[in-house]
Amino acid sequence: MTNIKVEEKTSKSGCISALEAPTMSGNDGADKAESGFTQDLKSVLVTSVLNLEELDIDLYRGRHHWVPRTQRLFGGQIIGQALVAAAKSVGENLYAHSLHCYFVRAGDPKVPVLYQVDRTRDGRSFTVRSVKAIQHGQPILICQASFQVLQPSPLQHQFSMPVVPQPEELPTVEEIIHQYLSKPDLTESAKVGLNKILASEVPIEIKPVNPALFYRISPGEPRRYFWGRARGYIGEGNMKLHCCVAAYVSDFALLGTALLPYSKYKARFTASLDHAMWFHSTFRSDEWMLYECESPWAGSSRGLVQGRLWRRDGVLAASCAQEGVLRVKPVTQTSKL
Ligand SMILES: CCC(=O)SCCNC(=O)CCNC(=O)[C@H](O)C(C)(C)COP(=O)(O)OP(=O)(O)OC[C@H]1O[C@@H](n2cnc3c(N)ncnc32)[C@H](O)[C@@H]1OP(=O)(O)O
Repeated sequence: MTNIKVEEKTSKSGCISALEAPTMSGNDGADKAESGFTQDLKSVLVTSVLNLEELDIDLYRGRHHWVPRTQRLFGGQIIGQALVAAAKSVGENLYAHSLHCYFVRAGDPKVPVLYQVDRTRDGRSFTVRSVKAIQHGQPILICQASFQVLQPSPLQHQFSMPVVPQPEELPTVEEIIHQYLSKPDLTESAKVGLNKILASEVPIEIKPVNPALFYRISPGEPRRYFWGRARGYIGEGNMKLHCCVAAYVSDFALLGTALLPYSKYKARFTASLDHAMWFHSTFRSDEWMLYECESPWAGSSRGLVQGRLWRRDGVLAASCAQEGVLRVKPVTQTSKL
């Protein structure tokens, strides 16, 4: 148990739980203000993507913001919106602790997504909701989310956060791309690809810990890290919303981790098949969090990936697991990036 931290101090109630903590992170609340964000620059994730339109009881409509180059809807958007829909039907005192989803069809960016909530069970401690995301009359995602009343626990341990450079020491993806674009031997197609990434409106700020691994320029162990946070201001207070934003972020750059050992292949078709997530602690999704991604297995044209989302003060905020289809083809040319 070399990497496990067991918390020994107790709270007033004699037990401890990160869920009891009154503040979201207690670390860098001033961070966004320092970097020029004000409440006027609210995150588009809050004002638009996760701001579902209520059509009827337990029926919502979600719109798209950023659509990946694959022209299928971003899985994180569908999971985040499904969790918003589920959370709307539970009491104020209930907090998401886990969700389990299957992506059963590709999402169509040309039409909105409907979210139909089934109130599966309301218990004394745990409450379960099933959500169907629907387009063209057919499910594209099925999701079960479970919520819990905050409860103290004498048991509390977590792994230790990996030691990596702090976000202030690292360039943003935009800065990294500008560096690549200034390289004289860059191919035209690479230039076009990089400019497309720059032009896309991803509502998350990203600082990769190792850009060469993040962009799969060099092969490596199937493990990588990046700092991420919602672009714009969300603010302290609404933990349900922070979980929905984290659900959005959690599908970003996760599956690609399984491709890291394979420099002789490039992706022909990749898509997440399922996604599970567990929320452990309070956090602010508009503050830097470290996403630790690793892939313990690949085979049968599939890859398993696991993610851990860390608060920068070392508290484990959430964990994820995902399986995806990985169809690849041999690389014919060396990349000039
Ligand atoms: C960041 C990661 C993300 O956000 S990904 C976005 C979220 N996830 C998704 O959108 C996945 C949604 N789910 C799906 O689209 C389906 O369940 C998928 C994953 C495609 C699996 O379904 P499958 O049974 O293969 O679908 P299908 O028969 O409709 O075929 C889809 C395309 O794949 C091809 N395919 C199928 N089997 C093979 C095979 N063995 N070898 C090679 N290709 C295969 C099909 O021909 C079809 O291709 P095409 O679309 O007609 O070009």
